[in-house]
Amino acid sequence: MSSPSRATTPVAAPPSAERPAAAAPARTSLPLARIVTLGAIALLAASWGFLPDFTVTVLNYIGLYALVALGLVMLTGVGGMTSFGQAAFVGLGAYATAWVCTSPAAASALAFLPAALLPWVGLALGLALTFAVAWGLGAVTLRLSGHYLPLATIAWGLSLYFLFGNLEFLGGHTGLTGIPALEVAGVSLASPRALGIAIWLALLLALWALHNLLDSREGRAIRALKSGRVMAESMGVDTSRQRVKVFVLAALLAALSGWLYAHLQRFVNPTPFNLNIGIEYLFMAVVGGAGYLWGAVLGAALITLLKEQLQDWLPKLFGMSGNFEVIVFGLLMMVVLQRFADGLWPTLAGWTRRFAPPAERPDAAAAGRLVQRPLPPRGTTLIEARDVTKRFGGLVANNKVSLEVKAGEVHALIGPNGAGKSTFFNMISGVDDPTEGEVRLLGEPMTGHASREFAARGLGRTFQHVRLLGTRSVLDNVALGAHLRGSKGWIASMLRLDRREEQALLAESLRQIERCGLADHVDTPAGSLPLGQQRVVEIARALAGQPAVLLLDEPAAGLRHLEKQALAQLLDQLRREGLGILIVEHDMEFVMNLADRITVLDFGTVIARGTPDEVQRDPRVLEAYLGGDDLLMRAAA
Ligand SMILES: Nc1ncnc2c1ncn2[C@@H]1O[C@H](COP(=O)(O)OP(=O)(O)OP(=O)(O)O)[C@@H](O)[C@H]1O
Repeated sequence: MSSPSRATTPVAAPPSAERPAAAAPARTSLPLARIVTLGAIALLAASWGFLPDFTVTVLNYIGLYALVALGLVMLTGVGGMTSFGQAAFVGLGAYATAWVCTSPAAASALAFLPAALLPWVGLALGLALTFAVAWGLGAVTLRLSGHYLPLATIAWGLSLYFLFGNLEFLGGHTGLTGIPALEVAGVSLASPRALGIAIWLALLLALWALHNLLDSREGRAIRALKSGRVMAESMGVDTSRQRVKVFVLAALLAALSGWLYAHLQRFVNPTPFNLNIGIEYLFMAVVGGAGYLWGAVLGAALITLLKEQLQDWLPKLFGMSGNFEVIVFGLLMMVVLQRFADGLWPTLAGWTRRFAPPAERPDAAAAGRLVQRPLPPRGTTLIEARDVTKRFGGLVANNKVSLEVKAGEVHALIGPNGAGKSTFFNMISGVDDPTEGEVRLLGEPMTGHASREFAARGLGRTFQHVRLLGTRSVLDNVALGAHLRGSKGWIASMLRLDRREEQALLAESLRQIERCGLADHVDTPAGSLPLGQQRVVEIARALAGQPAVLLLDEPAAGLRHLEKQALAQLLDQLRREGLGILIVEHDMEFVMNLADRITVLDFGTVIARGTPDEVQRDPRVLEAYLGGDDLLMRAAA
């Protein structure tokens, strides 16, 4: 059988580190969206002193609500976790400062401080309390999946609300009064107009920091949470930690809003922190656009104004008083959610995209250097599975499977449907633990380790069922694969101190995209590519992590003939560079032309191993394939 992949000139580019990134097109103008945003902020700032008092009050509440909804956008829209309990965190922030500023016990303990500093102590206490409570709650409840998590958020929302109402030192259901005004550098923020400046500054600062966070390696990791743990962990993301961090972030934004609210109202009671309000916050995020930071502002504005108008007009319309606005509001929400599943922001912002300049390419000149992992010498054993057994109840999916993958070889794992190939992939990549047996990666025992630890030791993988962030660009998806090659964390990302590293990550991702033949699709949303190309994006994503060993689960499925040839050439080039590749594939012609060694599974047991020629002549293999699938026979013919 001829071997086109070895005979032809590789189409793949030279090793990534040697190639510069594509030239960056010159940035010609500010995107229209940014001009509109800056214009709106400038208009708000210029008119703030002249707006009627009522408008200022409404804008203040919009700002306060938007801060909470912003946390929900991060939590729900971006991170994929639903919370109905945010109002309780607003209450924590509000009650903490109210207690510090009004309780005699706090006054005597803090007597050494000037009174003007008490609200700031209240802020510190509120944030610290919220941090501790949210971390504790998050660590317990974020393990829950499906509808359990929203139910748990309802439970804690209710319990914190009743706690506020039942603690005597917090004034019970009457609450606490006499909260002083904020003072900044001797300037009193007693008037709503003055405090409104602080509210909107806090909101704009939060928008800026979160925008930066989402535009970074940590942002990609947060977005990956939504597509499930398996993919994100395989890219090296610690999903449990990341989920708790997003949850704490959302809670801190809510507490900040509560602190500002307490000093705006000057009194607090439990009512604004009940479950109904928690649901309203979620509405704001969802109606505005839960996946978009500005959606939080839009949602908060729409719902505040709508409720305001409905409260005014409906009693006049019906000629009697009553809470009609709640009924109409509910109906309107149903219509909006039905018509605009992603919220209103994408529709509103859509028209600015038409005028957007071409996306910027990573600037290789401004990029820092990424950690380079030297490949192990050719012939080194990379993966070693010894007598790996996996049982699902009474079913033995893998039965004492042993297999080695060496540096510089392509090893294929084949077998009829249901033979146990994907189960074995999961065992050797940390997705699942073997019932018995041992897995070693580069000599290190890995049984019981998480997927991200496999990734950290040099294992890259693709999935049988493609797992990409469909609405994100190919570049964004591939850059997720380079997650472990960067180190900048949340704070650095929020403050934009990660730019050199980010440019390097993107430049590296771009090189892998070009090398995999996807240069024309860098900015294309990954989900809009044909399935075969999506599989190639997964390969580019795995390569961006600079792996020593690649696990490819049916990479040729869905590819056309020429695309398969290009893929074979790429894998051949990777083999010659010294990577070890383990491939599961049903296309026997592809496998027989490419693989150095083949292991055949049937009913979870290894029935043959050897070179393609040896395997094709093995009577047990022929029998296994004749039982259901005659691809091998056709390939052998
Ligand atoms: N989580 C699970 N729980 C119970 N049984 C499972 C589970 N995962 C796999 N199995 C069973 O284990 C056996 C092996 O499945 P596996 O998906 O590993 O086969 P495969 O060789 O990858 O098949 P295919 O080529 O169709 O993808 C099948 O009988 C399958 O139903």
